[in-house]
This record gives sequence, structure tokens and C-alpha cells, in this order.
Amino acid sequence: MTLSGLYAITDSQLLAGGKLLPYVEAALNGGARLLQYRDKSTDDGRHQREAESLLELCQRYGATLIINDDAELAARLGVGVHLGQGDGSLAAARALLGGGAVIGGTCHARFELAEQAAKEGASYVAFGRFFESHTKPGTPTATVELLDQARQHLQLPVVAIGGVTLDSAPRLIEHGASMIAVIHALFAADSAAEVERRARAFSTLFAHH
Ligand SMILES: Cc1ncc(COP(=O)(O)OP(=O)(O)O)c(N)n1
Ligand SMILES: Cc1ncsc1CCOP(=O)(O)O
Ligand SMILES: [Mg+2]
Repeated sequence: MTLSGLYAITDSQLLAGGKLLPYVEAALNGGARLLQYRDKSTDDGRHQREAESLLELCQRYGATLIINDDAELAARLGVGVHLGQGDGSLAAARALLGGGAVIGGTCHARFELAEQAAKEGASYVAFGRFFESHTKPGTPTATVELLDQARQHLQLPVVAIGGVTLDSAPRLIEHGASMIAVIHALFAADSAAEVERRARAFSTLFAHH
């Protein structure tokens, strides 16, 4: 599987009212290679149902599905997981999901968290937020120097996240981000056609990398 390109992340508010599947399909049509199912509610039944539908879509498009926060749901579906600093151990997730699963870890703006994530068996590390984020304001701010440091000293693909737009993404990619994770600049759109157009524009940025 590819750990490079546009990494689309769902949002239960932006995709409410029946938009989840059509907007995600549009993002996949536009070239998103990874999809994270992120729903911060505690509705386990909905999580299970929606994640199953998203898995079916991802399989159709050859994309990789990753579940936010919940390694057990990921294990039930046989997919990957993304864990933040308070979401449980990456090593335990690796033991649960096996060697082939994509497991990502949030490292905010701290290189030593990325070194730790690598030791615990992460498949990628995520730095950010890089810019003001409507979706998750107030987290620590990362810089492109951190991306340079990761490119030089870390043997893992790097995700850049947080307020990334079509205008700001190229610089992050130039500094070594293998994936750009996006919610608002992709899914805050009036139509599925617009999501597809944006996904294609993000994906094109990776064409020469
Ligand atoms: C790709 C990616 N990077 C970072 C995050 C943030 O994870 P976390 O810090 O656990 O915050 P929540 O997303 O759980 O609110 C992410 N989800 N995905
Ligand atoms: C989940 C997360 N973690 C750090 S910033 C962020 C939100 C990313 O969403 P957006 O692309 O809308 O800023
Ligand atoms: Mg989390």
C-alpha cells in the first residue's frame, strides 16, 4: 500500500446529512490514497456501520482505510489505526493488528515523539498542526524545519496535518512530507464534484515526488 499522497480525514459535522459516503467517494475518485475515519462521538454502533461502509469504498478504489483512536475497531475490520498521545500505545496496537497494518502516531511538533513512535513500530508519524485549524484549534505548531529534521534522521514516512490548504501544501511536500492530511480544505465543500476537484488538485501536487 502507498504511504504517500493525499490523506483524507472524515469529519462527522462537515459530512453530516448523508454526505459521508458521496463526499468520501469523490475524494477517492480525485486520488486520495488514504482515508481516516474520524468521528469523535461515542456512538459505537455508528462507528462500526460507517467504518464498514468506508472499508467497502476504499477496497473498491484500492485505498487504505485507517481508523482514528480505536485500535479494537481497526482489529475487527482488519484495517489500520491512527493513535494520538492519549490514545493508547503504538506497540500494543502493532501487537494487536500485526505487522502488515498501517499504524500512525501523532507527534505534534516534537521530533523525540517521532523517534519513540518509530521504536514502537509505527508505519508513519504525523506532525502538526502546521497552520490554524478550524477542525482542531490550539494544538502545538510545527514548522518545516521539523520536516527537514525528520527527512534527515527518521526512516519513516511523514504526514503533515493542520489547516493545510492547496496553497500551503506544496511547501510541506518540498520539505519532505510524504502525505498531506486534510479535513476542512477538502470536505468543507458545497458538492461532491467540488470535493473531487480539490482532491485531484491535492493529488497532483505529489505527481513529481
Ligand atoms: C494523520 C493524523 N495526524 C494527527 C491526528 C491527530 O490525532 P490526535 O492527536 O489523537 O487527535 P484526534 O484526531 O484524535 O482528535 C490525526 N487524527 N490524524
Ligand atoms: C486532527 C488534527 N490534528 C491536528 S490538526 C487536526 C485537524 C486537521 O483538520 P484541518 O485540515 O481541517 O485543519
Ligand atoms: Mg486521537
